[in-house]
Amino acid sequence: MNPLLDVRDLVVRHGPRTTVDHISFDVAPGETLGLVGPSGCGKSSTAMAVLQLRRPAGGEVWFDGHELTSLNEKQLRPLRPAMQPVFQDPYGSLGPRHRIRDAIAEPLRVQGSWDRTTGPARVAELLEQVGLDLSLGDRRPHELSGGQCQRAGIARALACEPKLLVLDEPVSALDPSLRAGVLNLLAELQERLDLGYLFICHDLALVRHFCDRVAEMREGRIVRTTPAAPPSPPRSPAATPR
Ligand SMILES: Nc1ncnc2c1ncn2[C@@H]1O[C@H](COP(=O)(O)OP(=O)(O)OP(=O)(O)O)[C@@H](O)[C@H]1O
Repeated sequence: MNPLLDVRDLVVRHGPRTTVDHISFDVAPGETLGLVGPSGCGKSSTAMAVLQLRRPAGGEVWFDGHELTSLNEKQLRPLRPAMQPVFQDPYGSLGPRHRIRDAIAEPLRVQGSWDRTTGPARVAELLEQVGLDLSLGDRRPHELSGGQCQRAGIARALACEPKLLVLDEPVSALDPSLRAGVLNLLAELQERLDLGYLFICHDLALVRHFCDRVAEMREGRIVRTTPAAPPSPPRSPAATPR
C-alpha cells in the first residue's frame, strides 16, 4: 500500500542548530507510527515540519501524493485540512474564550465549508463521535475536564475530515485515569475512519502498546524503527468520559 505520509531525509534547523537531522519514515492509511524519544530530541520539530507549520531546511514530505516542501502557502491551503494536529494542551489549542461548539466549528468556517443549516448538526455529530454529551458544546474549555477537553480537541481536528492526525503528546497532560479513555477513542476513530496517526510521545512503554511501529529518536536522528509489541488482548471498553 502506498504510504499516506512519506518523509524522506527531513532536516529542520533552528538558527545554526540542526534539530532534526536527515530522518526518514512513513505512515500508511490506518496505521499508527510512534515517534518516541527524550525531551529535546526533535519530536515536535518533526511534527511541525510534517505539517509545514515550520518549513524544513531539507528533505521531502510526501503527503497523499503531493510533495509539500515544494509548494507555496497558497498551494498548501487546500491540502491542510487533510492533515490535522492534536496538541498536548487542549485548553490552549481550543482557545480559552470560545465555547466548545464554536471551537469545533471554527475549522469549518476557516475552510469555507460552514453552512448555517447543516453546520450545527455537523458539530453535534462530531461531539457524539468523540463521546461528548451535546450539552458540553455550550461550555468553555476551563469548564471541562482534561479528558473532555482533549476529546473536544480531537473533534475539532476531525471537523475537516482529515486523513492524517499528528498527535503531539496527546495524553501526556492527562491524569493517568483518563488516558486509557482517550487512547481507546483514538483507536476506535482510526478503525472507523482509516486515519493515519503520527503519534509523538516520550513514554516508550505507552508507544509500544499503542502503535503499529515505533521510531526512536535521539538528538535529531532516528536510531531505530521497530514493530511494536505483539497484539495485546482486546482493549477494555472506554470508560465514561470525564
Ligand atoms: N523555536 C525554537 N527556537 C530555537 N530552538 C528550538 C525551537 N524549538 C525547538 N528548539 C530546539 O530544538 C530541539 C528540539 O526541540 P523539540 O521541541 O523538537 O524536541 P522534543 O523532542 O519535542 O522535546 P519535548 O518532548 O521536550 O517537547 C531542542 O533543543 C529545542 O531547544
